[in-house]
Amino acid sequence: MRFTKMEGCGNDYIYINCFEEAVNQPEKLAIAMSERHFGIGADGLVLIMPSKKADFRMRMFNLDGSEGEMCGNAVRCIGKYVFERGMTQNKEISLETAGGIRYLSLNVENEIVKTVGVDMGEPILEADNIPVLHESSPVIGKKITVNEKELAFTCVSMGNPHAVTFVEDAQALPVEEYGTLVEMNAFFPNKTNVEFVQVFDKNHIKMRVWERGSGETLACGTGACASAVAAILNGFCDREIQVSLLGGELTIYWSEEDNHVYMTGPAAFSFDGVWLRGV
Ligand SMILES: N[C@@H](CCC[C@H](N)C(=O)O)C(=O)O
Repeated sequence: MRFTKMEGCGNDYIYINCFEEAVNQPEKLAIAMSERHFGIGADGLVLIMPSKKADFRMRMFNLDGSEGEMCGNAVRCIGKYVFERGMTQNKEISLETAGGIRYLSLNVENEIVKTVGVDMGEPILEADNIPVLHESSPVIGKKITVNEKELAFTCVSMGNPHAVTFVEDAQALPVEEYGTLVEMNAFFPNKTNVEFVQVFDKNHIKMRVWERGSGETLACGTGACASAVAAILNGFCDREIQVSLLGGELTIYWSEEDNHVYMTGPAAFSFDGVWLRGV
């Protein structure tokens, strides 16, 4: 089975072109391929598929085989993939995901996709729809105790669930220890992605992320959008925010006009290969 390794700000996935390849057990394949010693090594698996509702369809699977509804970094990588591999000549592309249809705008120079802008849709702030067990919405300052430390979370769904907490020093934080406890907390019926955010100024934050189903990754596109929305809701930031991640930079803009969140950032090919093992 042919595959392509790509990354967006260091959030690395294995991409399979399902116009050419058949994938029967994606959950098992995600676990086998993502494993860094016996597999290829990645944060998960992404399938590029035909769609009846949009130009293309994406399915994404985390390292542990669980399916995520949305993946911001993978959406940008798919834009680059389908354009540069000749699957479309369009620079405006629609993509069906389990979290809804997303709209991509490719910034192309000399037939190379330099950056991809994505209309990530409206953030979901109703507790029941995130989902998070909480009596009122929006969920701002929800207290969760992890290892005897009380953290306050703002909860946002970008098609997938996120819990964002603001910290003094993101670099010094035990992300693995706190992240796994919050991901599994009973407040989150579908588990959650967890973001630890340090505010530098009104237009610049740093984010580290513990991803549901994958652990700490170098970046998370939906997490960057959720963190920007949370920073704005808490009055820390203006509407346009640069998000510094361990693996790169994203620009997030939450529009007052249409309430949509717009993400812009890079996408890159790493290598092509052939998978010789089963699942
Ligand atoms: N890395 C992603 C999000 C991937 C899915 C997530 N772990 C989930 O289970 O919701 C991104 O760039 O958005």
